[in-house]
Amino acid sequence: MANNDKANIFRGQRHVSGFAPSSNNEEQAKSSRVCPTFNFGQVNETLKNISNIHNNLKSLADMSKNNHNYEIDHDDKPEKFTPIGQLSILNKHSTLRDINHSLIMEDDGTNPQSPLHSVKTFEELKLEPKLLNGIYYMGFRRPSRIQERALPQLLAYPPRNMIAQSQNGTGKTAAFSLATLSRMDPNLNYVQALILSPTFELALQIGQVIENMSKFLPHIKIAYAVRDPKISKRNEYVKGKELDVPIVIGTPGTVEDWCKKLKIIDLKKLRMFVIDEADVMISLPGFSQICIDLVKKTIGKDCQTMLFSATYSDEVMDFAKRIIENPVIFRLKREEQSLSNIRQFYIECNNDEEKYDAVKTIYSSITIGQAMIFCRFKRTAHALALRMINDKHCVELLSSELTVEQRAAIINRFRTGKFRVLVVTNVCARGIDIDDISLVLNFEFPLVYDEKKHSFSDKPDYDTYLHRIGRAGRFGRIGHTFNLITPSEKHLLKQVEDYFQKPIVEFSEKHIIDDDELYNI
Ligand SMILES: Nc1ncnc2c1ncn2[C@@H]1O[C@H](COP(=O)(O)OP(=O)(O)OP(=O)(O)O)[C@@H](O)[C@H]1O
Repeated sequence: MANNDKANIFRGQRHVSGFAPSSNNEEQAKSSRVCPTFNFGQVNETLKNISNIHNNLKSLADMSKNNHNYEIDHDDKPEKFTPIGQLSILNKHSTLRDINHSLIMEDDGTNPQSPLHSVKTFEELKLEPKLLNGIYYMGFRRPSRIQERALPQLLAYPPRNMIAQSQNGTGKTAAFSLATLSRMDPNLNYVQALILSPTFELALQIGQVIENMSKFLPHIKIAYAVRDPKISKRNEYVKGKELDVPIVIGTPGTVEDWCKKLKIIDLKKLRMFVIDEADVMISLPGFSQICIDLVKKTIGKDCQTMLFSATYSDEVMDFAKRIIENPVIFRLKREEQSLSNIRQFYIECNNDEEKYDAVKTIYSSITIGQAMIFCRFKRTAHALALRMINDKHCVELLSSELTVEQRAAIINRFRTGKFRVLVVTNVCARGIDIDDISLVLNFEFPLVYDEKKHSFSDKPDYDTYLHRIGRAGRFGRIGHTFNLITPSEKHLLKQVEDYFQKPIVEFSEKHIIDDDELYNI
């Protein structure tokens, strides 16, 4: 694209209501600019030097090295942003039409091809009335396709094991939560269901869903097996004495400790065993052996095992089929995996400075909704967040070196709308469910990590791409993805397009409208 064209891309001139650079937003930015780990106000000067930032990250990483939670962000040497370039490709006062309307539902499930389409109602799924009330309390009206298909199988007798795949944000968590709750016996005072998740953020989020769903089921209690002293304390366990809560949700390492060392869960008594994000759980070193051991110990006629994810490679699926006894399998074709309610764009940027200009402009354009910006490296995420904060944008950073408690607090503030933009590494690529996320920005494209070479390869990481973009466009809403790519990375886009058979188009003038047109919509 010629430079002049780039300069013309964002051409709306007047502000619409809620436009980001207002004084209101500045105030908001100031009030939430305090990060729990880094006091940006105090150390502002020092942190201008990126290598100092890196040192800071290192010490934080040391502090939290006992945190066994799933993390797939990789770091290497510190790297500076290039000096501010001549070219500012993007004009600040832009109005991105779709983004401003992105809380609108794109897919309401009426199209029979939609993953949200179902021919049944929740009543027809024969759920317990109190559970049905919980679902209506959550605002669900009809099941999605995965719920409609999976629930009758999961609730049947004898119980069937399941390996299920469904697109991001189409109700998998709700499906296995409903199945789990349906099978909990109020007369038993030990752990009946175990749910494994790759990160503690996801574990807490699943717990939230189950708590809401079981609002009218007072016997339902949840214990969280995660490495957070505050959360663990709430569980009040005594070594060797079985926990008397029906549901445990946790990350693999802590769950293993609870079973083997503390002996507070008797795996033989389990009725439900769920592995969420099952593909990473059974393929990632560190997790896989724990998950396989747990499957082997729990599998039997009384324990129903369920594996859920939006992505499964062929190898992982084959392996899953071998370890799960006689499962019902729901699998998507590759071209079905990527959702059409998520619009995918790219903006070509020659360097990080141009990428930063693009980020700023897009940030200024979000009048409704929230955004996640993904980086491959912790150092990039940190430098980007810091720079945006210094430029008075209302942004926070989440990456794996933060403590469990800090990460939970950041997600909580984001969920409650305290700030608009979250800069993250892959640690947040999966599962996080926040309705208002309308935009995902790939500041750095996801690439496959080469474990042997200890560096990223030149191959797109398709699954991570899909999970990242799936943070927007939840349950049929319109979502947007912007890929900021350098000319040498363009081939990656082509590969992703071919793989999922969905276009990724260059962002251009036709995607912008002027304010006058906006008022006429
Ligand atoms: N039947 C339904 N009706 C309305 N909303 C629903 C229904 N089922 C789920 N949802 C909502 O849709 C959103 C996405 O659901 P959920 O988190 O279960 O998706 P998921 O498939 O597990 O996503 P991911 O693959 O990203 O983990 C949630 O906010 C959830 O509350």
